[in-house]
Amino acid sequence: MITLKEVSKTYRTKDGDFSALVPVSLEVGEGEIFGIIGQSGAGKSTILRMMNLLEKPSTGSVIVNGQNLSQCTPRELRVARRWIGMIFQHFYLLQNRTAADNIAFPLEISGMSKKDREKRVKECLEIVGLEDKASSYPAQLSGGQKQRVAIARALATEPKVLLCDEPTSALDPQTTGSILEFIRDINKRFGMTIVLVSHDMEVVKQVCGKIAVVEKGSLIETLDLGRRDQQPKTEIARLLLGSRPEVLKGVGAYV
Ligand SMILES: Nc1ncnc2c1ncn2[C@@H]1O[C@H](COP(=O)(O)OP(=O)(O)OP(=O)(O)O)[C@@H](O)[C@H]1O
Repeated sequence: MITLKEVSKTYRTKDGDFSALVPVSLEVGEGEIFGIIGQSGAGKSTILRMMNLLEKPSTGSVIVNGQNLSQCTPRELRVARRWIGMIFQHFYLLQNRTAADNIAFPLEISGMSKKDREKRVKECLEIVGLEDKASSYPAQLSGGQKQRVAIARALATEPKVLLCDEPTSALDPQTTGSILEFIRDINKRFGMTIVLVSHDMEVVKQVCGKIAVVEKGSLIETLDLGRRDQQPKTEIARLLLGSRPEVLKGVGAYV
């Protein structure tokens, strides 16, 4: 579903060029929940943001659902992004719009009629269990509710892929659990491909079937957490593989 071929990123800064990512290649299969884990500054968000070209790669190509995004015109890219939803650590809701109007926003941009928008907003509010908060403004919602609105907004255009950048880092442990539950549920119900960036092993352990470990701008390894016959290179991967059976017992998150 998502292929990164030798993508790299060099940022231009006032102190000169900074290589945030050396060439990285990876493959995320359809219906997977794929985790990108590593320490702060490793380059996780840079990889994720290249998957919808929010960050333009310095080299290499990004192919999503068979389309080479790196070669798209701005108009083609706008269309392609409709089926790539994204959520963030700090939600990025529009403060002067209600929950319902936040969810309607991408549909307005895509030119959907008011009647169809209202129908889709209702469906999305139902998916995240917030029908009773349709008229609330972000300031009237808890952190978990704000993230649920952000998830509903990301789902509004019926994307095939959901990119999640540290989606639970601003939330307490209990709310984190419920948001991860939503992410698993969306993956199962809609077969949606999900890529989740986190520095938190607990988060990755709970939902991801495959992971990529990133360190200092390099992709060190990719692992299938369901397979026993792998030789992890990093401490993170060793810990994740070692703790997998009891933690994921009964969860069945990986489809
Ligand atoms: N716009 C930018 N200009 C210059 N350097 C940047 C820019 N964006 C990111 N970087 C640098 O690139 C490196 C990778 O950043 P990135 O945000 O991808 O890391 P990360 O692993 O997601 O970290 P964190 O978990 O702290 O968000 C960091 O050293 C960061 O300072």
